[in-house]
Amino acid sequence: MKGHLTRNLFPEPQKTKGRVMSTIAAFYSGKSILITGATGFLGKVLMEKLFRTSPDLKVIYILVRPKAGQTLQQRVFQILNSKLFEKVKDVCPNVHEKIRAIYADLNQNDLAISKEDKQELLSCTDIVFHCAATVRFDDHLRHAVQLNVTATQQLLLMASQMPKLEAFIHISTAFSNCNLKHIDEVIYPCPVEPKKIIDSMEWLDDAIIDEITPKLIGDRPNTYTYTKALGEMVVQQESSNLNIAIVRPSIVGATWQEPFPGWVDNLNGPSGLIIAAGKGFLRAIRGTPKAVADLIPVDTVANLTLAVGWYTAVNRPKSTLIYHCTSGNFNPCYWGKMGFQVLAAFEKIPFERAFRRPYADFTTNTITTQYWNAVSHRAPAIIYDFYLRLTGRKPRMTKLMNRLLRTVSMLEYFLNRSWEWSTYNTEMLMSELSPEDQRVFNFDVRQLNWLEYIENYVLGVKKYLLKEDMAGVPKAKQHLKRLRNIHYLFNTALFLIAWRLLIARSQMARNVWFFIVNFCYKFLSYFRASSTLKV
Ligand SMILES: CCCCCCCCCCCCCCCCCCCCCCCCCCCC(=O)SCCNC(=O)CCNC(=O)[C@H](O)C(C)(C)COP(=O)(O)OP(=O)(O)OC[C@H]1O[C@@H](n2cnc3c(N)ncnc32)[C@H](O)[C@@H]1OP(=O)(O)O
Ligand SMILES: NC(=O)C1=CN([C@@H]2O[C@H](COP(=O)(O)OP(=O)(O)OC[C@H]3O[C@@H](n4cnc5c(N)ncnc54)[C@H](OP(=O)(O)O)[C@@H]3O)[C@@H](O)[C@H]2O)C=CC1
Repeated sequence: MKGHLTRNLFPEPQKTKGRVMSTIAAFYSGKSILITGATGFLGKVLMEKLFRTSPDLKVIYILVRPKAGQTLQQRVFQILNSKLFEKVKDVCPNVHEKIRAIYADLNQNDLAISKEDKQELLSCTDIVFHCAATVRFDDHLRHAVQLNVTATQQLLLMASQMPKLEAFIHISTAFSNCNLKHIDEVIYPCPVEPKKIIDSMEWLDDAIIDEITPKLIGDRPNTYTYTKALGEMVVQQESSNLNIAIVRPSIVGATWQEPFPGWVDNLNGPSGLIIAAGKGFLRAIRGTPKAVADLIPVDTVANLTLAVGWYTAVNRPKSTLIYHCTSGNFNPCYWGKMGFQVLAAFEKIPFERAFRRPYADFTTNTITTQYWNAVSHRAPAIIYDFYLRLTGRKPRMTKLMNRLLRTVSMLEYFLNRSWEWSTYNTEMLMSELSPEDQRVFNFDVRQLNWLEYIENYVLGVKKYLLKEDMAGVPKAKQHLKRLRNIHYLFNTALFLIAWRLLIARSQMARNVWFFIVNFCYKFLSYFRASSTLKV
């Protein structure tokens, strides 16, 4: 397929209301697009943008599995009727007709796609966006390999049988090579060939896989980053007669601009921690304030991905190009500053029914982290559970806290290191876009104002994840004031008790106490005498 043009891939730019229409939007018009992972965080934003900017596209096929008691149709209905898709309905009223959900399970070797569906996909698909993956850090290696490696291989096999296919865009992660400090736009080999890993997963039992997992992942922190790296190798090996590009986003966060700021719908990455800090559960976290917080808004990733799809199809580069979708190179923000901005946002946008007042800090070594975990996390949870027991309720805080600390320990790796990603391809692509495309498919994060972004992020977490209304803010502020008073009262009582015990046991403490009382008395007497003299 590489190297030969079969159709008109350069549609003439059209004029809409005096403005030249975006070339990228025009490119997707009339196209049949296959998206995997369309029910996920990135997939939904990608699909929304496609429908909004290219309402004339022919069809979007999405590979979906039934989940949580919902059929495919119910899942699609829920997505199309969500707040995220509100604008789409104005621009593309027949969006329901343009989306075709295809039953698939990427956990199964043949992806479980029916013969008829497969035939339709093979003969009609013009572009593939492969977003589906397991993003859990602690997934069992067998499952992570199945989804992030084998399913990618299966999909590439299908792609190689698609006569109309113009481009296959694979979504990886900027952290697939997080064992390196500087990461170029190349595919780095892993010591063991993906094919060997895939084969071995078929006959090794779970216990043996558990045993060899640390050896296989080597200096990577988890099975996720390791299997994403293997997935890239598979892409490279199968890319000979396909027109492929890889997009590597860093830590994907809430929307920056589109369709509206602050939209987020899962707890991955920073979102879960923002909730934990805002509700007062998370008080300290091991992090390096000066390390780069390489967050990238999800709409930026979607824009870059669509631009890559267009560029790859139109220009058919000779080799597989890799695009780093990161912010650190263009507009760096640091964890210290970001943490500070998150805490400042809680002042304006407090969460309801907080456990404690939001206050968190970074710890820098294991000992202080363990100390603060004991004092600021576990002790309050135990006290609260004791109170729940006393009042006849079921204790739950210790369990919740243990889960949070486990999550935090998995994210810490990313909070204590900085990476440099080269971005020549991303910059090249930016320069290839017309001014209108740069506006419509903006992925230039130099324009991003972090303070504003973080405030919208916190607001989005409150509205779309916690489903809290802004009308409840005054009550939430009152609740925080009450918590502050309880905090002061508790500390004062604790101090008095400790002091009383100390005085009872130590002559030295008694001497200090008498000295202080004596000093205060003399000071007050002097103050009173001097003010009487003045009168
Ligand atoms: C000088 C200044 C001073 C001020 C300093 C102030 C500093 C304080 C900071 C304040 C806080 C501010 C926050 C700032 C932002 C920090 C963000 C740091 C994030 C760094 C993340 C980097 C990751 C990037 C890596 C690569 C990117 C990718 O490519 S992958 C995509 C990312 N993937 C993930 O994030 C997946 C992570 N999740 C998992 O792997 C699993 O869920 C888990 C292992 C964490 C948990 O698994 P488990 O089976 O135990 O549980 P599960 O069933 O999944 O869920 C249990 C409950 O926990 C909730 N949950 C799940 N995930 C999270 C999460 N990430 N955070 C919080 N909670 C989570 C889940 O909903 C469940 O809840 P219940 O349903 O209630 O039981
Ligand atoms: N979020 C982030 O911070 C980052 C993400 N990425 C990459 O971006 C891509 C998208 O991630 P994101 O949207 O955040 O992830 P999500 O977890 O939100 O979405 C994952 C998608 O994959 C689908 N999927 C998982 N398992 C199966 C299966 N067995 N069969 C069919 N579909 C399945 C999910 O479907 P279902 O709804 O049925 O579960 C969902 O649509 C991934 O490739 C990820 O590696 C890269 C960097 C950072």
